[in-house]
Amino acid sequence: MPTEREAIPLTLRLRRGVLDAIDDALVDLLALRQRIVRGIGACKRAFGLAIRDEAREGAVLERARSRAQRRGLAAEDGERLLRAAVDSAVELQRRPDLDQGGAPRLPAMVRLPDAGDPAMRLLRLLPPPERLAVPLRAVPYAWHARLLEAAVNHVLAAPQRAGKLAFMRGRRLAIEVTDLNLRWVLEGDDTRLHACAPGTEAEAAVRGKAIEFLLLASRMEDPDTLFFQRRLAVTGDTELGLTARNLLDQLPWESLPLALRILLNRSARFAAAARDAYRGKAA
Ligand SMILES: O=C(O)C(=O)C[C@]1(C(=O)O)C=C[C@@H](O)C=C1
Repeated sequence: MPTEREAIPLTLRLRRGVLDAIDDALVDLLALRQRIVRGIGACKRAFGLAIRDEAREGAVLERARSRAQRRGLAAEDGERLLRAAVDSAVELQRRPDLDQGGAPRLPAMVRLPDAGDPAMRLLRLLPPPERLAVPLRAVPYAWHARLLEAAVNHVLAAPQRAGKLAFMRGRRLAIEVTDLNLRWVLEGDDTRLHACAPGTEAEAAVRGKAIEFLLLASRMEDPDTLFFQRRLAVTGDTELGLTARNLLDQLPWESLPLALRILLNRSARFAAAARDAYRGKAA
């Protein structure tokens, strides 16, 4: 007789694992929202303002409706989600002493490293990314270039079929990972992108640290934020760079194999924790 675990197909278990990670992120975000809401409540009390602001609530719900629609959801689903968040915000502001299970903790991505945390102590032993550049350089260029070429063409398969890659035909775009000292140049033809020989000149470049590319590929940060905060930058031919940037914004990351998405997500979380730990040590 199979155990319950064996009876559930692997593909279902993997999907549930991803769902668990998404649910965790939703709860983390709600905790972060409540933390901000608590501060707004304190401001309102200090200025003698009413807790409830119906005009603002209307605007919050309207944003949720239109964002949901832009993401292909029903507007009502977006509104329901925010309605629940706003209701608990009002409850918290009315009863600021409400025990919400101890000190609010920020999600891992935003939390500052806690010096006593044993995981942080271990992570601090890791070398910073710049020091990984030396061993990485020992990996033959052809290997990582081939890997990048395969990954990029996989993600770009749908935009390519829709003709959205025409702008890359005969053009050369560099990807530069500054802290790892890695640089690839991709050139487009009629069907796909090819990695050029090392040292090839490019017309434009997308550059940034390894972690920012990882956050982008794992979809833990959206391209808009990364470019707006200049954690990723476009240099050279502005038109080519900006078209590439816009394409990044629309990439169907959900078309990546599930296992790869899980791997990217875990790696990005790990790298962000290691970065925070290292910053904690440097401070
Ligand atoms: O923006 C405020 O004033 C808040 O207190 C936040 C918030 C919300 O959760 O978005 C909560 C209560 C108000 O009625 C309006 C909005």
